[in-house]
Formats: sequence, C-alpha cells, structure tokens
Amino acid sequence: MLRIAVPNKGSLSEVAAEMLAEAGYSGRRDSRKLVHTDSRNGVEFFYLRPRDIATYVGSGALHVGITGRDLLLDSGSDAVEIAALDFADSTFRFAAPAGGDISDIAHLAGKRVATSYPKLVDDFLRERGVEATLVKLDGAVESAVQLGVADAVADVVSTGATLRAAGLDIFGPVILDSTALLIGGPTAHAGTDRLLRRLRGVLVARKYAILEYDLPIARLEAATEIASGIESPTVSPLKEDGWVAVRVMVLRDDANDVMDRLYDVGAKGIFVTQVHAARF
Ligand SMILES: Nc1ncnc2c1ncn2[C@@H]1O[C@H](COP(=O)(O)OP(=O)(O)OP(=O)(O)O)[C@@H](O)[C@H]1O
Ligand SMILES: O=P(O)(O)OC[C@H]1O[C@H](OP(=O)(O)OP(=O)(O)O)[C@H](O)[C@@H]1O
Ligand SMILES: [Mg+2]
Repeated sequence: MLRIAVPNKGSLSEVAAEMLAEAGYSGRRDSRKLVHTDSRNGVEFFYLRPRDIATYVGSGALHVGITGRDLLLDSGSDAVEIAALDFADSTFRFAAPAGGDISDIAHLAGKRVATSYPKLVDDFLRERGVEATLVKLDGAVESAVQLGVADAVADVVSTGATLRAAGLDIFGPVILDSTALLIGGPTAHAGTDRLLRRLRGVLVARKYAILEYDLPIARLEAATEIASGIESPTVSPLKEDGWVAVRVMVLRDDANDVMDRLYDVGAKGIFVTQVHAARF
C-alpha cells in the first residue's frame, strides 16, 4: 500500500482532503480518526500535523505527503518536492512596526525576531551574516511586537491583512515563496506515479474547460491561433460541406474572451463544458 501523509488540521487540511476526493480517493469520515485505508485504490492515509509531515516522509516511515514548502524547509528533513499542488500560495516575509527604524535586514542585528519557522529564518539570516535573536512562537506571531516580546516578525503572508491589522509593514527580501506540495522521501513506491497523475488530473480539470465550435474550414488557421489547446485541437468534418467541428482545451479564466474572438473569426455554435477528471 502507498502510505500518504495528509494534514489533519489548519488551512491545508480541507483543501488537501477535497483534492484527494476529486482524485477518486475515499477519506476519513470522522475528523478524529488518524488513519484511513482506501483499499480499492491501494492507499493508506495518515492524518498528521502539517508541521510533522516532512519529518515522517523524510524518515521513510511514509512514502509521500502533502505539506507547504515553508514547512518542508523549516523541518530540515530530507524529504523533497515532487510537485506543486496549486493551493495555499503564500510568501514568507519580515515585518516590523510601520514607520519604525527597522526597514532592512541589516537593522535586525541584535534585535528579537518572532517566528514559528525558526530554521527557515535562521538559515536566511545566517547566510546573509545577520545575527538576531529568534523568539519561537506557535502562531499569531503578528502580536509579538505589540506585546513586547519581539522587535520584528517573520511570518506567512497571504493578503497582508493580518500584518496591517497589527500595525506592521513588510520589509526586506522575500524569504520564500511557498505553496502546497506533494513531497517524497527515501522510500520509493510504485503507487506514487498514479497518485501524482491523479492529482495533476485534478489540477487540469480545475483549470481548463472544453471548448467546442463549428467553423468554415477556411478559417481554421485563424481559429487555432486563438485557441491552440494543450496539445492540438481535434478537428472533425461536418456533414455540411466546407465546415468543421473543433474541440479544444482552454483555460477556464480565458474561456469567454476566447469565445468572443472565435465568434469574430466566424465560429458558430460555440460552447464550453466543464472537465470533471483528466489524465495526461
Ligand atoms: N493565510 C494563508 N494563506 C495561504 N497559505 C497559508 C495561510 N496561512 C498558512 N498557510 C500555509 O499553511 C501551512 C501552515 O499550515 P498550518 O497547519 O500551520 O496552518 P494554519 O492554518 O496556520 O494552522 P494552525 O492554526 O494550526 O497554525 C503553511 O504551508 C503556510 O504557508
Ligand atoms: O496575510 P493574511 O491573508 O492575513 O494571512 C496570513 C496569516 O494567516 C496565517 O495565520 P493563521 O490563521 O494560520 O494563524 P496562526 O498565525 O495562528 O497560524 C499566517 O500565519 C498569517 O498570520
Ligand atoms: Mg498558522
């Protein structure tokens, strides 16, 4: 069985569970359950704290796992990235009181920096020769400055709303661009490729739609320039002479714009349908 580590709590857990369900796996029904076997698909899910997932996978106890790049790097584990999963995008940044005297990483020398990701921050500052004191907190790091336990923070930033509310401004270089990942470790398993193909299928199904239209064959070049598809459009003859039916994948976000442009080059009966699952 392929042994997969999945987040049991926090912002990654729900999206990861949805993605696995869309990929055809069964999941736990009871949120207190720590292990779930999907025997039909030959996989066993272990529900673990996101922060611990890289440790389990890096040690070889579990074959693969879903976690954030920031958590992977902070763990110091030997686990490696297999694929990005297109959710939980964030940046990892320094922030300090707006209008204060810390606006560059050099200003952190001798200061206290609060973070939940001490290895990530320590590695970053050490490489740049900045000696600061790290204050390790579990969460809600943005409050550390107001509460007087730190002079600056290093934390996950998505919209920036949490920092703004705490009166903090981002400064310095981006420490890391993070996203949710499928990670792997030293224990290879033949089932990993199938899992990856399924997860990629979910990403494609979420991102793309199927566009179909009829077109005078003479306009085919112009139309395929507008929508060229992932590989190549499928072109079938229509009963009416000189016309073809075209089927092509388009980015969902572009679908309406592409439809307008195809209409302008003479396409008729243009419609878009949703992709429910895909394999590439
Ligand atoms: N607001 C956010 N937007 C995008 N990704 C986020 C956000 N907050 C946390 N993450 C990502 O989620 C992962 C952190 O997982 P974690 O379980 O700590 O989430 P959490 O929601 O902070 O949970 P907890 O409340 O237990 O701290 C990291 O990879 C981090 O980059
Ligand atoms: O830039 P924003 O969109 O405001 O999001 C960033 C915030 O989201 C996460 O907090 P979370 O809710 O996970 O709380 P935590 O700090 O206790 O982990 C993260 O740690 C930041 O605090
Ligand atoms: Mg958090």
